[in-house]
Amino acid sequence: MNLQLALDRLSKQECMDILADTTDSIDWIEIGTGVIKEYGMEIVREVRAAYPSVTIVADMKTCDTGKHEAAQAFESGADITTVMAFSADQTITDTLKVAEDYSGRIMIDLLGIQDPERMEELSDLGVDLVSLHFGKDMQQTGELDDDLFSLVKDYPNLEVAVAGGINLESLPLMLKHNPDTFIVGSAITKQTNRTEIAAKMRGVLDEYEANNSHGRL
Ligand SMILES: O=C(CO)[C@H](O)[C@H](O)COP(=O)(O)O
Repeated sequence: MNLQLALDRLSKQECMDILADTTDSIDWIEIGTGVIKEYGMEIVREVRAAYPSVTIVADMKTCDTGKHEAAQAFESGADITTVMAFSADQTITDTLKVAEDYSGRIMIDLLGIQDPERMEELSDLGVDLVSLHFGKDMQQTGELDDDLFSLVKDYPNLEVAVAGGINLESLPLMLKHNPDTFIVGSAITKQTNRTEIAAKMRGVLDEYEANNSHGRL
């Protein structure tokens, strides 16, 4: 199980400081959409230079001009770039092709998707990595519910990440669905004891993995 640290609503210096404090516990670094909007692709290049062998996810949240934006992300050093599930099929197929050319991956962000038919279409398009996502603004009036996993239940071969206000308390509920990747932002990045929290989360994931070998529920 991967722990993906989402760097959102932070300055460049804060991103670098947080990474220095937490990289021992995390697997994937996500450079958040807002951070990319603030600093451009340069921040992806800088994180890549500082962490040459860690998997970097550029949270581009691409929804159009897929070829161009996917190439931007991979050229800058990202291993994975995100594309919104509601995008045109052409956008999805274009980004998948670019990912193949760069030996990268596309993570399809399922934010707002409820229709099982869209899941079928995405699967037919060749999507192999998705994120179940309860958005930051949605978190103001609700919380991540593990019902979200019903979207992916018929796709055992899909690699699944889950995001949306996950913290040490909500981790156990999500764990039983055995996702491949937990995306965690604020519960680590906005805490003064972030090193300790990241290490605790890592410990919870490692312990779960050691004691459970079943696939996704
Ligand atoms: O993509 C995002 C927001 O759109 C965040 O990266 C994701 O929601 C994780 O952050 P948090 O744990 O703070 O919700």
